[in-house]
Amino acid sequence: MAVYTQVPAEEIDAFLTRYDAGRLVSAKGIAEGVENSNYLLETTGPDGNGHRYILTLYEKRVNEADLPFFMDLLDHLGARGCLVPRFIADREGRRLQQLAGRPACLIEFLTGISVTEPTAGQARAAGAALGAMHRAAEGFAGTRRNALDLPGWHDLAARCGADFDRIAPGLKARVAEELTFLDTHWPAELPRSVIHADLFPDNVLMLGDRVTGLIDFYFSCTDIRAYDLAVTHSAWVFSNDGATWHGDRAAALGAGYRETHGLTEAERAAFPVLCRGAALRFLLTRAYDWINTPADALVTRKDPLAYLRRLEFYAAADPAMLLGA
Ligand SMILES: Nc1ncnc2c1ncn2[C@@H]1O[C@H](COP(=O)(O)OP(=O)(O)O)[C@@H](O)[C@H]1O
Ligand SMILES: N[C@@H](CCOP(=O)(O)O)C(=O)O
Repeated sequence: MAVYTQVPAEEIDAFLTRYDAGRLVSAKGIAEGVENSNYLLETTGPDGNGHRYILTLYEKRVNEADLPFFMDLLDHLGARGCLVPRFIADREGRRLQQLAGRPACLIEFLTGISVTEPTAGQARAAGAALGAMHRAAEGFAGTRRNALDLPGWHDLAARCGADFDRIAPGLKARVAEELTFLDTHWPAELPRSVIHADLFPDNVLMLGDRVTGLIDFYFSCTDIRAYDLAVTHSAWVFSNDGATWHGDRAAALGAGYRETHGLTEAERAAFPVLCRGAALRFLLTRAYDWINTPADALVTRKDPLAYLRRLEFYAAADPAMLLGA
C-alpha cells in the first residue's frame, strides 16, 4: 500500500480549482507503488465530459529539486512519441505544487495494466519500448547523477551493516564479496545516456502485448545505457521470487531491444556484469527498506532475497544465454 499522506477530498477539490481540470468526482488512493502517495482522481473534466488524473505527493526518496529534471525528461520523450505521462500545468503555468505539506503534481492518466507474470510477447514489447525510449532520449540536455551507482551501493551496504545477517545468515559477507567483484569488473567506458533505471513490470502499462505507457521515472538518471537493459532484464525474466529463470522471456526482451536500439559489442560483453550490478542494486535497496521499515508499516516490504537469487543466477550463468541469439 502506498498512500503515506492522506488528503481529504475537499482539499483535493480545492487543489483542482487551480487547474482547468473540472471538479472532483472521486479520489481513490492507489495501493501499488512504494515510493510516493498516489491518488486516482475522477473529475468532471475540462469540458464537462469527465476525465481521469493521477495526483502524486512526493515522499521519502524523491528530492523536490530533481522534479524539474523528471518533468523536462517526460516532455522531451513525449514530444518524440514515447507513451509517457505529462505533468499538467495549472492556469499560471505551474506544474509543481504543495498539497498537505508535500510537493505534489497533477499528472496525465494513462490506460493499461501492469502485468505480474509477463509472457514472452510482453517481454518483447517491453524491450522494444525501452530501446525506443533510449532513442528518444538522445539529445536530451538534462543530466542527473545516479545516487544508486557503485559508490552508492557501497554506502547502502555500510548502512545495512550487521543487519544483513538478520535477513539471511552470511548475507553481509556475500554482499561484500560482490562489491569487491564489481569494483574490479564494473565497465568504465560504455555509452552513457538518460536511463529509466527501474523499468519493472509494474512501471509498464500494457493492453495485451501492447505497451500503453511507461511510468515512474523517479529513479531516472544519467548512467551506462546498457545498465538500463540489465535492470529491465533482472525484473522481467525471472519469477517474482527469483527462483525460476524464463529463457523465452529473456530472448524476447533482447529481440525487442534489438528491434528499436540494440547493443554494441562492448555493451554485450559487459552485459553479465551489468546484470550482477542490477541484481545487487535491488538487493541493497530492498534490504535497506527491509531493515528500516517496521513489519507492521502500511507499505508491503519487498523481498531482498528474490534479488539474491537473481544475483547468484547471473554470477553462474553462461553469458551467451542471457539475451538469446
Ligand atoms: N500516469 C499514470 N497513469 C496511470 N496509472 C498510473 C500513473 N502513474 C501511476 N499510476 C498507478 O499508480 C501506481 C503507483 O505509481 P508509481 O509511480 O509506480 O508509484 P511509486 O513511485 O510510489 O512506486 C502504478 O502502479 C499505477 O497503477
Ligand atoms: N522496483 C523496485 C522498487 C521501486 O518500486 P516502484 O514501485 O517505484 O517501481 C523493487 O522492486 O525493488
